[in-house]
Amino acid sequence: MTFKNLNELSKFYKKKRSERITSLEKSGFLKNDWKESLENNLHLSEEIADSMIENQIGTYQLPYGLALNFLIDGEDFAVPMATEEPSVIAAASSAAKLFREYGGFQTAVTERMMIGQAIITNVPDPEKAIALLEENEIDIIQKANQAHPSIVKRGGGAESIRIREIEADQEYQTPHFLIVHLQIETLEAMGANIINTMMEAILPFLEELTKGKALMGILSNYATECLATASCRIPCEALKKGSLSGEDVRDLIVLASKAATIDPYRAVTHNKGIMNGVDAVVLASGNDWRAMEAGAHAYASRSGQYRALSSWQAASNGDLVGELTLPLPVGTVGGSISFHPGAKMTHHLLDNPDAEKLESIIVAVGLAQNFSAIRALVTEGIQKGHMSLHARSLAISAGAQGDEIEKTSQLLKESKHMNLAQANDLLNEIRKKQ
Ligand SMILES: CC(C)(COP(=O)([O-])OP(=O)([O-])OC[C@H]1O[C@@H](n2cnc3c(N)ncnc32)[C@H](O)[C@@H]1OP(=O)([O-])[O-])[C@@H](O)C(=O)NCCC(=O)NCCSC(=O)C[C@@](C)(O)CC(=O)[O-]
Ligand SMILES: NC(=O)C1=CN([C@@H]2O[C@H](COP(=O)(O)OP(=O)(O)OC[C@H]3O[C@@H](n4cnc5c(N)ncnc54)[C@H](OP(=O)(O)O)[C@@H]3O)[C@@H](O)[C@H]2O)C=CC1
Repeated sequence: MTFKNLNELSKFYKKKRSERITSLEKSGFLKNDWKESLENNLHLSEEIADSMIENQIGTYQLPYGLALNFLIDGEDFAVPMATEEPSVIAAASSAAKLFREYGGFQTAVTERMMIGQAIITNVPDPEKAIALLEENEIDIIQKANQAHPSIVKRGGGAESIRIREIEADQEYQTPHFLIVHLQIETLEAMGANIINTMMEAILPFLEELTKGKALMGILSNYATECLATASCRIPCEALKKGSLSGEDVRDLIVLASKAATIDPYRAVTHNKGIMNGVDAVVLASGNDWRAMEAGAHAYASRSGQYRALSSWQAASNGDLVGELTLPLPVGTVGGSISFHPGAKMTHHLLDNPDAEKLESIIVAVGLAQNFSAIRALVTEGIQKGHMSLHARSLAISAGAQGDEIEKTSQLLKESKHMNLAQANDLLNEIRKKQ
């Protein structure tokens, strides 16, 4: 870990892009030989883009920014985020700034055990099949590992099996399913391709043992054995806002957390706020955000009802304490991580974290994001902070260019209605005066 000069990043958002890149270099987060890639806007070459997907006709860009002030497990981070939504990065930075005074974010990650599943139907004698599967666990694991020996050489691979049965269901007209889970350590990779290779390789053996028909072999994106937790704590005094006391704000945040625990309509929006942060870092780090999204929402439903992923509570000494847990099977290798210029930059700016540390960073950003959103909601409302940063997007949507963008957004912030019609009117007025 190299020393970081955080003073260089002060009022980062007030600087021009070129000045931000220089400050980032001076701060120690950006090494000199990486500067050019940022100056070139993380250009994705035609050749790479065309090799990544099918029928490629262009590259679809997103803004790439930094959430500042993060202190995670005692270490400073400037966290890259790729997002199209205004106010997300400001909100994450704002919460991180507040919490760093009180120790920042603490995290814990479970072992990174990924799950592959084989779904087997038409099993004539499930009891006998289960007994045989259990007896042959070592052989199943061996066959899986033979299909991808390189991960075993690296110290990972298939480790154990777990068997689940789902009984036939008349209402849904589903047959009996025998499901074999293979628990696989994929080390620094998310491991989708490693797991899928292993699962397909063991299907014939599973059919032989169960005398059933294998429907499929595939990883499960419900990564319940790859969980990351972030927690944070702040005294009430630090929460005072306008006429509201710190205790008032704390109690309102706790109540907002309870509402999102009990009401799925609120929980979905609450969790969307968390995913504002999570997705932006997952995307910036070259990871599979669909996988994280699907896993997070399934985890939010684990009790049988969709609930908030985070919780905010008053501690016995009166502090506000927040916690967030979600499955985060991210990788630092694999997919496009090693060649996508944006993903490479993210890993560089984060000091090349290993997969566990990347999980820690992402879950901490999710919790910070959630704090800012609910604090805004229960105090001044979301529109003040969000819409004032959204004003520029409205101005651009109305067709403002160059200086017009700043002028239109300033006037929008001062006007009663902040919407596209108003932005159009204001832009027309500005143009008439020119
Ligand atoms: C927007 C703020 C942070 C302003 O909040 P503020 O209190 O006016 O900010 P401030 O001017 O006091 O600045 C505090 C710090 O915030 C950061 N900051 C402040 N401004 C900027 C900026 N322009 N660019 C970058 N960083 C900024 C910056 O770190 C700054 O410290 P400084 O560097 O000045 O020492 C606040 O109003 C806020 O957090 N609002 C919430 C915004 C939000 O959550 N947006 C997400 C979109 S809404 C949504 O999709 C989800 C939602 C809300 O529905 C989820 C849910 O319902 O739970
Ligand atoms: N349902 C889903 O989520 C699905 C997702 N995907 C996609 O799969 C991709 C991710 O798959 P994934 O298997 O992670 O990536 P890769 O297929 O790229 O595999 C990762 C490779 O990284 C190499 N590697 C180097 N160092 C390490 C290390 N320390 N630990 C682990 N591996 C190492 C391994 O090489 P070696 O072979 O030499 O061991 C391994 O094969 C994503 O693009 C995702 O979108 C695909 C199918 C389904």
